[in-house]
Amino acid sequence: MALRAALRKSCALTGLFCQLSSSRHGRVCASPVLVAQQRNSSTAQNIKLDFDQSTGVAVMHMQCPPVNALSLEFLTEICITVEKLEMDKSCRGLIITSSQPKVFSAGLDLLEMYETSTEHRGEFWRAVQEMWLKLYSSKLVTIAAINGSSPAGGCLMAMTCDYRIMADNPRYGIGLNETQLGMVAPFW
Ligand SMILES: CCCCC/C=C\C/C=C\CCC/C=C/C(=O)SCCNC(=O)CCNC(=O)[C@H](O)C(C)(C)COP(=O)(O)OP(=O)(O)OC[C@H]1O[C@@H](n2cnc3c(N)ncnc32)[C@H](O)[C@@H]1OP(=O)(O)O
Repeated sequence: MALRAALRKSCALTGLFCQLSSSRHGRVCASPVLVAQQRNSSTAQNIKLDFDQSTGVAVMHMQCPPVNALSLEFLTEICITVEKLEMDKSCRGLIITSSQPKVFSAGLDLLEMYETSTEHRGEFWRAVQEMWLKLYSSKLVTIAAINGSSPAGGCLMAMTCDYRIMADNPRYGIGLNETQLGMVAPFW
């Protein structure tokens, strides 16, 4: 409840809620650094992180153009970001959203599975598993602010958060489409 109250006070979240409710109708990984300030912002390769120490709420903006496809590198970056936030005792909540227009995440990067080696695909799928397990088991309160389409792995990501809020726009789709793609998530 305290966190909810803090969340409500957070300008970042207020802005996000406004954005959501008013919208009706690719690399080497660099990780964000959290420094002890009242409010700080850091940018890694594919993630912009805003952290408000007064509320303990961090907002992770996915900015991996064009559609936040979850590549091995991007998945690794997400995991490192969550780990760093978890190590910061002043961080209690994490909001995940997208900086890309119309898309939260297009799911797994299909290019990681096309004409790549068995070893690479193994590493890739382990990173997928690590991402969702990290979010699902995180001690942070996690919220997916789904401000665009979120198929497949994007949906998985959202599902592993504690809460999901999705922009009310009929053009935005969410769900698992692996059957349509003829894809079976492998044994990990
Ligand atoms: C809580 C319990 C959890 C338990 C977990 C247990 C098991 C695990 C369960 C599930 C496993 C999940 C398995 C997931 C698999 C996947 O994610 S496979 C990927 C599936 N994704 C898709 O099919 C999405 C395809 N893309 C689209 O539908 C659209 O692109 C869009 C996202 C709706 C955006 O549309 P639009 O804005 O019109 O953009 P474009 O279509 O023009 O695309 C722009 C460029 O982006 C490229 N692109 C799109 N998607 C991907 C992708 N997934 N990977 C790589 N690249 C992608 C697209 O080709 C365009 O590129 P160019 O501009 O043509 O170069």
